[in-house]
Amino acid sequence: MKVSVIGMGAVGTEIVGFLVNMSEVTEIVAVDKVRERAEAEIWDFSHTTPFTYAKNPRLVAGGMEDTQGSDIVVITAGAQLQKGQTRDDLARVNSAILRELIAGVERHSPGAIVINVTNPVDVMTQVMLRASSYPRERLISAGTLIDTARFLRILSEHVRIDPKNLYGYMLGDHGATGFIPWSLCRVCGAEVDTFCRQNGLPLVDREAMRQQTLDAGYRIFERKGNTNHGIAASVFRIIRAIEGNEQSILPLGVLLQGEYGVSDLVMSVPCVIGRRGVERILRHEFAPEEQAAFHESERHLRALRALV
Ligand SMILES: NC(=O)c1ccc[n+]([C@@H]2O[C@H](COP(=O)([O-])OP(=O)(O)OC[C@H]3O[C@@H](n4cnc5c(N)ncnc54)[C@H](O)[C@@H]3O)[C@@H](O)[C@H]2O)c1
Repeated sequence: MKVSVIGMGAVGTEIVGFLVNMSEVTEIVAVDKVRERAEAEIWDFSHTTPFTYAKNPRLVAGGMEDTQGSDIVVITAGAQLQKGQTRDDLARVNSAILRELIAGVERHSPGAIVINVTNPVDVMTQVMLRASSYPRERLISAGTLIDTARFLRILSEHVRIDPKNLYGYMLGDHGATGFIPWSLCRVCGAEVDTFCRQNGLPLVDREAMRQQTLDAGYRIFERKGNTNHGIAASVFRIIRAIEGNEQSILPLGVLLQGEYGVSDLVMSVPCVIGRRGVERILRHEFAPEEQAAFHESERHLRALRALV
């Protein structure tokens, strides 16, 4: 399998690190506007291969032409927020970058599955869907998978259980209106409140935990100027699900066409992921307050989309 990563900044580099160290891919291509950066990262990574147990993939730093025939393309390219700029300004700048970029990606890899990471992630994915012929199942956003990872970690600390034994998601928007459908959340098979009661733990303050989850990314960003480990692990998780045709359920941004009562908008919902990308969109029955939260995310994303 050939995977190309466009954008060799903090996030793209970390994704390549996961691929070099832990994946089965046979070729990794790194592309950046600053070519020397991609070359240096790939050169540096190549020196890890004598000591790691990866599959000794072919490592390439180059231009868009080198991505030819990729099975998966990950997009992390974009501008960073500058002083005096708003997130809305950033959306406009990144949409211009990505419109041009997706044309090159499609020219070289029309059969690829494209995973977008560049923010605002769902709106940028929609911009690229409009500017290309990729079907919705093969041009997706990393969505709320990272928010879900943060939520599961925070909940795991409350219930004192390994997060891999918890089930739950954050859905809707990778941003301020992301919400947790608690009716679907389980700790070792039990509802969260039931588990807490049975184990002598305080009940979860649901709104506080949602807010703590949403704040996690900002708190990291404030301290180190980016977030990269969690998002890279999330993207690697998506790549593994595709590579292994896992049919795993991951909350990713996909263009909704009537699902959950929403049309023509990329939002994060639970998707079944396999070799063809989004194989199916799961349809959960939300509790009324969850459905209302979903529509709040919808309103927010439609307003953001109107800007680009
Ligand atoms: N979706 C998420 O959960 C999530 C999490 C973290 C970061 N992000 C987003 O991912 C993006 C990357 O973050 P980062 O911290 O790696 O930023 P960064 O500034 O470290 O890296 C961005 C890279 O993109 C490159 N680039 C810019 N325009 C390009 C182009 N046209 N072609 C090729 N390369 C180009 C830059 O040279 C730079 O190396 C940002 O939009 C960020 O907001 C999303």
